[in-house]
Amino acid sequence: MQPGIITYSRNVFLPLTNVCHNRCSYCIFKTPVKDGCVMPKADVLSTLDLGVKSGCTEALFTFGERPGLEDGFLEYIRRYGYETILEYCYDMSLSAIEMGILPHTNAGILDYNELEWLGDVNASMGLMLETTADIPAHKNSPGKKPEVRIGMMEDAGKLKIPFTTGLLLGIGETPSDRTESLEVIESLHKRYGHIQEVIIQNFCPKEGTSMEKWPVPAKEEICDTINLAREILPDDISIQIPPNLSDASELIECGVNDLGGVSPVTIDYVNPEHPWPEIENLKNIIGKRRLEERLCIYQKYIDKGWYPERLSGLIDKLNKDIQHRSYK
Ligand SMILES: O=c1nc2n(C[C@H](O)[C@H](O)[C@H](O)CO)c3cc(O)ccc3cc-2c(=O)[nH]1
Ligand SMILES: C[C@H]1O[C@@H](n2cnc3c(N)ncnc32)[C@H](O)[C@@H]1O
Ligand code: MET
Ligand code: SF4
Repeated sequence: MQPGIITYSRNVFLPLTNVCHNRCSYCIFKTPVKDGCVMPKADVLSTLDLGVKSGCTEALFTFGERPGLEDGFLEYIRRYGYETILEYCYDMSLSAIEMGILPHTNAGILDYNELEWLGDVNASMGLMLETTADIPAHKNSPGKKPEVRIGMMEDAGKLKIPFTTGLLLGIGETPSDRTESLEVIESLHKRYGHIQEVIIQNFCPKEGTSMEKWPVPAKEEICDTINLAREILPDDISIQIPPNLSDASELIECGVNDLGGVSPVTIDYVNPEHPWPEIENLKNIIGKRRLEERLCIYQKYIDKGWYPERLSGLIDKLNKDIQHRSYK
């Protein structure tokens, strides 16, 4: 974190599948197995292409967790010539790299071997901790058990994968659960040094879910949590809020220094009712501070060489591209 500087990454969002083995009560992203439940290859490639042409540096592969455990899914993924969604993700990541955009995958829970294998085509990866509390919203989501999430973040640390995580606020956790969640992240980072950013994301109610009428977290609560994150987390971890989900200009005053992935091309498929601000308008949100574009892998990890060798040329090229843009 550098004082006075607010960073963001220019991305395209690729929801490879909406099928998911979890059933989080706040989520509208997940869908049943049905026609169209896997994003066609032609759409992935055209989105990547549009991304590259629009100056995006990050291909965000975010999709349902362990869709292969849902009845009938295998048939759909086989139509594309793959046995698992992760094989599809691997192959599309290779295409992304070839086209000139860096993969960042958040596929939910992966085991050590899956992480190691996918890590070889990713510049960084992510998984929201959400919360360390056992909450009713997660009672049908085996992958949201805190110990499972923490276990994967520990594996990512062992594998030296630059990592994004975060808290989802207002899903039934208490203020002390938020403290505990941030302390867990701090302790993981102390041991492995791999956490590059922590997202403080506010729950947004979705029509048709059981949490449709659930109250949203107040601005003060979000701000208090950002303050708490600043106290608990070391300075080298960025604190991110998504600028489409809350009044970012007020939250920046609370200690935020990153606006995450913003897309000039794709919508936020997790929160489709919240459009991204235009990149040009981000400057209005941040007041007197300076807006700086970044890659999905932070400079610190580039310097340490925490990326697969095959990405070395591309990281170098994109770093030059964004520096060039910032001096224009
Ligand atoms: O567009 C989005 N980006 C999301 N991102 C992407 C994030 O903003 C950027 O990919 C990172 O800042 C890397 O540049 C996530 C990344 C993670 O690893 C974990 C969770 C999220 C959540 C979202 C999200 O809901 N919408
Ligand atoms: C990709 C991330 O999106 C978040 N997510 C899922 N559903 C919602 C919602 N209704 N409001 C805000 N964030 C949500 C979760 O934190 C998930 O990990
Ligand atoms: N399903 C994964 C998770 O919740 C990826 C993000 S939500 C679409 O962790
Ligand atoms: S938030 Fe992620 S894990 Fe939970 S149901 Fe939605 S897609 Fe699945």
